[in-house]
Amino acid sequence: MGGRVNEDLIKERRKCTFDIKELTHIIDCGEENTIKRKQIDNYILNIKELWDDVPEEYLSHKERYENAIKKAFIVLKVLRQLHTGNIQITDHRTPTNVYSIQDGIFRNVNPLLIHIGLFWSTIAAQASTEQQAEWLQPDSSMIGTYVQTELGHGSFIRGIETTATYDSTTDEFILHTPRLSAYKWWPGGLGNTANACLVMAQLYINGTCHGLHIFLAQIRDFDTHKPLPGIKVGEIGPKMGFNTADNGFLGFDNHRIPRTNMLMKNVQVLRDGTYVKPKHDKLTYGSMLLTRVTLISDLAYQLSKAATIAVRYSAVRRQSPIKSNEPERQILDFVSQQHKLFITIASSHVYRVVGLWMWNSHKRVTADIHEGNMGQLPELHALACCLKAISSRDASALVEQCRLACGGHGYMMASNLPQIYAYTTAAVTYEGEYTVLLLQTARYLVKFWRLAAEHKPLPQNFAYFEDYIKKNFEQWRNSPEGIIEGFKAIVAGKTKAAYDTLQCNLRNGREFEEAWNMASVQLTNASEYSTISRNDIEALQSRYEELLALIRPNAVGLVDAFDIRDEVLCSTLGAYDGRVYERMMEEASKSPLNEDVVNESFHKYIRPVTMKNKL
Ligand SMILES: CCCCCCCC/C=C\CCCCCCC/C=C/C(=O)SCCNC(=O)CCNC(=O)[C@H](O)C(C)(C)COP(=O)(O)OP(=O)(O)OC[C@H]1O[C@@H](n2cnc3c(N)ncnc32)[C@H](O)[C@@H]1OP(=O)(O)O
Ligand SMILES: Cc1cc2nc3c(=O)[nH]c(=O)nc-3n(C[C@H](O)[C@H](O)[C@H](O)COP(=O)(O)OP(=O)(O)OC[C@H]3O[C@@H](n4cnc5c(N)ncnc54)[C@H](O)[C@@H]3O)c2cc1C
Repeated sequence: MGGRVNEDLIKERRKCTFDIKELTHIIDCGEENTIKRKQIDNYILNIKELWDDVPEEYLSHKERYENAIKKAFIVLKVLRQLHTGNIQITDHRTPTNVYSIQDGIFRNVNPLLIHIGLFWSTIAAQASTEQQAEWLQPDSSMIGTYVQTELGHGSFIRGIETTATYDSTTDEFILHTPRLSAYKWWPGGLGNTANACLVMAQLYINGTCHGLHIFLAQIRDFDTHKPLPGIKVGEIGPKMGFNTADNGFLGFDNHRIPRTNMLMKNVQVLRDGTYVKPKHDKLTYGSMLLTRVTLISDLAYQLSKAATIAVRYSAVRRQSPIKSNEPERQILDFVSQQHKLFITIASSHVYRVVGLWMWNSHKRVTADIHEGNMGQLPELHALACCLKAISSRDASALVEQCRLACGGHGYMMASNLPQIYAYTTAAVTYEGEYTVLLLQTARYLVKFWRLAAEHKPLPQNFAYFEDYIKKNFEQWRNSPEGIIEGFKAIVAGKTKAAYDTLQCNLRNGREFEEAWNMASVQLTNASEYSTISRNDIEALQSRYEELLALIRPNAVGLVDAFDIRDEVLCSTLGAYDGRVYERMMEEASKSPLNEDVVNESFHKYIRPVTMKNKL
């Protein structure tokens, strides 16, 4: 769409007091990465076959999937070319960089998301060298997915019921679904797309259960794509979002796979049925850990999209004068609006930085694990659980806040905010449900509190527990260091309160698990335990308001620095030129309900009623 840039946005950009490009380079971790990212954007976004004439929302569930699959294989080809270096753009700071522009292409989810994001990465991390050499061929016929959750069990994975029983006479595992609740349910790409999967099942050898292990199973014929004998597979139906991801169900009826199809890097079953234990029994859960880490950066990116849309719209939208004799103001001038939006910008930066830090920590800990050192795994797991939980919960709440900040127009699908919300809120549940993950972190904290309470030596990271017990915390100071001290006091105070409740429940004769359950609300909620006073809160509040005013002239610059292209934002409200109303009218004209001047239902249903007595 041609035309001038909205005057208010031009003025906003003139007001900006910092170098927008410099911030973009910081976000990309260097100018070189910005250049590479833009090359990828240009390359992929210029592929004409990836763009639709009919907006996604007007397609049926089936048409959406078919359209998405067409695009997914174009994108897959490009990704393969990128990886093999046939397109000369490589080396990115996190995987999300390469994949983020797909949001614009699919306006939903790439049906090959799990194939690329979880299937290949799990093989790369958990299969033996020989298995990798066989399965990770660039021209492989396999389209895979990650099959863990069952109809009856998602969070409590030790309760998974699918079995893999070793048959030493044939050197095979027999995969079996014993009952309805054991049907696999949810895996993305399973419904129609995948012909193979990594399946999590309870391993049985000679009647002994060795717990959960991962197996590669072919489920559809590579040529005809028909389900193999003994496989019952299908799609689970429409969802709040993720409607192009063909999430599926899967049942096995004594389906046989070779013994060598168990992922054997960390754990082995030998030909004679000997079980060789892993060095750490949670290494099988490694893919969940990696995805939780990756998600933090992705959620930061979703926040930057929502903030870009809502801030640009708030600069263009004028509603109500502040003083009655003045013209209507940009809604961005209302301090309450600034509060809604600037927090979203700030949170995007916070989770971007933390996501990158976690990505690097994961790399470091994985290298250690490779050398046989498992020492850092529990801390990484506790951090990943907590950060995945709060980043997804914050992101979905803030995306919704941005949508509401756009008033009625935020409710339009063409604003793209409802789709960003549906995508973001799913992350609160998948890859470990919010409360369940917080309880994992609580379990870790309580362990160290117990050491502190018993005056046993603590690792340096937990020295602040001891400080709290000895009341060594300094008086609150309004500074970054003061805020960190305040948070330490909150964590210590909250952990203490939860621990005390736990102990009290135990003293009253409860079993540990029951006592834990009774303390679980305390274990997941944070409250104010710091030395902060009422006066400090007032000072913080007024500093916050000052900061909102300081940020105001730079708001548009700050979101421009995210440098997200219009094709990716897909929003009538958030485009760079700010031609909001023109774009809204253009999108409305695409509605099939505008195709006929008089819809045929008028003749069928309305006219016979309204004209009844006049015919
Ligand atoms: C197109 C290309 C895409 C490419 C991707 C690029 C990036 C794009 C970015 C993002 C997009 C991502 C989109 C993803 C799409 C959706 C995919 C969704 C997939 C799924 O949902 S898969 C299924 C996930 N399921 C879960 O997460 C289940 C949650 N439950 C659990 O994890 C566990 O059951 C548990 C941790 C809650 C409990 O486990 P368990 O009962 O066995 O253990 P406990 O007895 O409680 O604890 C025992 C002990 O183990 C420790 N522990 C537990 N887990 C781990 C771990 N993972 N690692 C290390 N240690 C672990 C636990 O702390 C205990 O320790 P202690 O005994 O206390 O010492
Ligand atoms: C969009 C989407 C995509 C998905 N993709 C995949 C996929 O590709 N592969 C795959 O295998 N799975 C996938 N899943 C499944 C997902 O991993 C599970 O839904 C998730 O792990 C939560 O499990 P659940 O549904 O069984 O919830 P439940 O565990 O039944 O949770 C229901 C409620 O019970 C509470 N609860 C449960 N246990 C406890 C506890 N111990 N203490 C306190 N409260 C508890 C929870 O907090 C929650 O409030 C996907 C899910 C979604 C929504």
